[in-house]
Amino acid sequence: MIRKALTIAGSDSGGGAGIEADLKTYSAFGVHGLVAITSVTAQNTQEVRAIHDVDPEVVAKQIEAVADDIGVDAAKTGMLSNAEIIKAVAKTVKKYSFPLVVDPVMIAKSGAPLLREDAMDALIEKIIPLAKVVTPNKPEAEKLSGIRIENLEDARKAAKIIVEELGAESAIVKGGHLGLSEAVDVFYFNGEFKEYRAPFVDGCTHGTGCSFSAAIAANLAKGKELEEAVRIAKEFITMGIYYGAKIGYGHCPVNQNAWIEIPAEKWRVYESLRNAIKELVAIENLPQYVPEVGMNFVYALPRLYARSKDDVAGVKGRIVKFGSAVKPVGGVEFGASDHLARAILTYMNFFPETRSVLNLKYSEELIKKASNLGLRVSFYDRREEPEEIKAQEGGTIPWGIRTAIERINGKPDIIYHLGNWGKEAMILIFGETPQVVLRKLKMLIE
Ligand SMILES: Nc1ncnc2c1ncn2[C@@H]1O[C@H](COP(=O)(O)OP(=O)(O)OP(=O)(O)O)[C@@H](O)[C@H]1O
Ligand SMILES: Cc1ncc(CO)c(N)n1
Repeated sequence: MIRKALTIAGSDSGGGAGIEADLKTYSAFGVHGLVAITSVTAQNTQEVRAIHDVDPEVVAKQIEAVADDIGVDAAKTGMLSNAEIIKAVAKTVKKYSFPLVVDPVMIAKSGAPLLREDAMDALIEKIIPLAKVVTPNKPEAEKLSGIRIENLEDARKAAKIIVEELGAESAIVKGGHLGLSEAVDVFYFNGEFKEYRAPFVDGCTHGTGCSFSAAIAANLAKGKELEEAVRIAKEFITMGIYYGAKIGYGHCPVNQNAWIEIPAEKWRVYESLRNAIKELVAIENLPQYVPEVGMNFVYALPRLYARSKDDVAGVKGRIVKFGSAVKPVGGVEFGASDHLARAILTYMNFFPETRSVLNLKYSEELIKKASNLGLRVSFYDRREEPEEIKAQEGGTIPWGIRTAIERINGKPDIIYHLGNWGKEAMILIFGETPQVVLRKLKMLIE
């Protein structure tokens, strides 16, 4: 059985906020999304160029059409634009009993007004009292409560006013605009305060408010208690901001997909690498190519999600010679590799599609053969490493990979280095996937 959540909101042509953010959020939580569009905005990451409001009667009809047939387990409101739409929405929503999350949208991140000045009273009188939870940011909470908000104590006061004086069941005053070192949201419900905290992240913030309130609605639709729904929404929005893709010239949009895409991609990486390693250990003449320090074989998450070594899967304890065969010491784990993880992360800065690499013992013969086979080969020489990079912990590999790529001004299949005092010479084979790396390896050693 699938749960259904409705969004009553405006459209953002930039796909960052509004209805578009809400639907992506619903989808990320496995909820079927329904829409009642209130207004069409011509918008991008920088500005709102035009606003065209939908006839209030058509807004009401959209709500009725889906509620009467499909059913609504929870709903949210976003941009309501004008007083007539607000009245139509309030009147229609009252006919049903689903929980309502109210995101009192007033101004876009770019500064454009999304609610007419003369519609404020209607919002306060007609919509707020219907809310299971209201989710204002700082300026919105100031407008609703009539008090200035400078700190958490003020945020608590405002949340209390919204509940006790304006009649919402609960309120969460968001701390995205409070200028604190953490993103702290103050929640007032059942006469008690609660705080939801997350580190402030440098990422993409267009559509944060919309996605956050939609995440609460989605989780209410799934039958979660309100406090649990808010907790999950907070985790979801922090992740979405952090993993936002930098598109457009203004505020880039939240990435709602991160929530489902990261676990899905982790599984793909894990499966693919495990299968490749099974094939690798079955190669007969492999032991002679295993370096003294051991071999590893890694596969990174897609570029958007590959930020640190923990986003790169490899073999725990490496792959070692074992009698006349080779053997992975441990299983495939994210964060298991250090050197190769740094190599692939650097390589991906140049060629994001190349996500896998394996290391082999160096031999001049293999390098010659690689060139004869038409593989592109480059190298770095540790003796050329600048002093300031040597002094930097973990700087050698990124410098080396960068140097090797820049040397051929292209995409090497193989990068080798001749080693230095205490450093074993090594060959690295790169490829889009572990299967591509395996193919190149087999060409080379067969
Ligand atoms: N840079 C950030 N890092 C972490 N969390 C953030 C950041 N910015 C906002 N948040 C969180 O995101 C959620 C949405 O809050 P925010 O105050 O940004 O909403 P908003 O101003 O209504 O957004 P919108 O611009 O879409 O209307 C809150 O939980 C807030 O704490
Ligand atoms: C349509 C729409 N709704 C809400 C917001 C909130 O930022 C926006 N920018 N655009």
